[in-house]
Amino acid sequence: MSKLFRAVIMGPPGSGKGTISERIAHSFGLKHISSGDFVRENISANTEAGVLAKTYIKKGLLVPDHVMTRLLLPRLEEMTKYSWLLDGFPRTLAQADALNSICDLDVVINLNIPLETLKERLRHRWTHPSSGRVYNMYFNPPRIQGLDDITGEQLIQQEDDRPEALVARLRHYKDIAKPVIDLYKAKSILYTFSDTETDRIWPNISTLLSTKIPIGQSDARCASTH
Ligand SMILES: Nc1ccn([C@@H]2O[C@H](COP(=O)(O)OP(=O)(O)OP(=O)(O)O)[C@@H](O)[C@H]2O)c(=O)n1
Ligand SMILES: Nc1nc2c(ncn2[C@@H]2O[C@H](COP(=O)(O)OP(=O)(O)O)[C@@H](O)[C@H]2O)c(=O)[nH]1
Repeated sequence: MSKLFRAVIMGPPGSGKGTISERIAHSFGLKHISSGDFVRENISANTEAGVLAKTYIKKGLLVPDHVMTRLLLPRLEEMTKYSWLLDGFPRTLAQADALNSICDLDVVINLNIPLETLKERLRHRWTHPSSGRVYNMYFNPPRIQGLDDITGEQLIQQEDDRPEALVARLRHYKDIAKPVIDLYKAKSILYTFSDTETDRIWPNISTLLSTKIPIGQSDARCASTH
């Protein structure tokens, strides 16, 4: 069995985490765990943590650290046999510390995208609310305008994707992400990619992961119980 690989992808809203995660999952066979999707699944399933999370998301707030970690850590502990890529978690230093207590990360991908590019992308981002699938009217449009490719259901534009909301979201992201980025830099596992186009960033990420994802060694580094 090959050695297990643990990665995190970070970046502000609209930086391409979801888009790049899908490419990584597809090319390297990692399980993609999107914390946003996972939260939404818990909300739909009415789990205890999901019900709690919903009260914050409805107000446009971040879900508190203890709720996020209560949701995510058991999910990761179920995944000890798989290599995975975590998208949207950790967002805060407390979440990073909690993650650190159950596993060692191999790579943290940090997307650094100019503000103007983020604004432009999110202005054209359309989301399928129940699955979290995203489209962009130019970059990856749906097959039928306004409808999700898989279910045929209506796509929506999220309130907080509007340019007015984005500046505040971005400022908030920078404040809470800075100590997380510093932590991973200090551990020498942070790889930052800066560009305006996902298609230009992708070959560099792909090259990095080709050198980092080893084969031929068995090593489950995430604790299975805690
Ligand atoms: N570590 C996390 C991940 C998610 N959320 C909550 O779950 C929602 C959905 O998460 P996500 O899909 O990651 O949404 P966005 O904030 O829209 O992220 P992005 O624009 O970067 O895709 C967030 O708005 C936030 O309220 C959170 O509080 N903490
Ligand atoms: N124009 C353009 N849009 C992109 C590019 N990469 C991603 N997108 C779109 O930008 C939006 C944000 O990407 P997403 O993967 O959702 O970012 P996340 O918020 O970090 O998960 C989506 O609508 C994507 O389809 C790109 O290189 N160019």
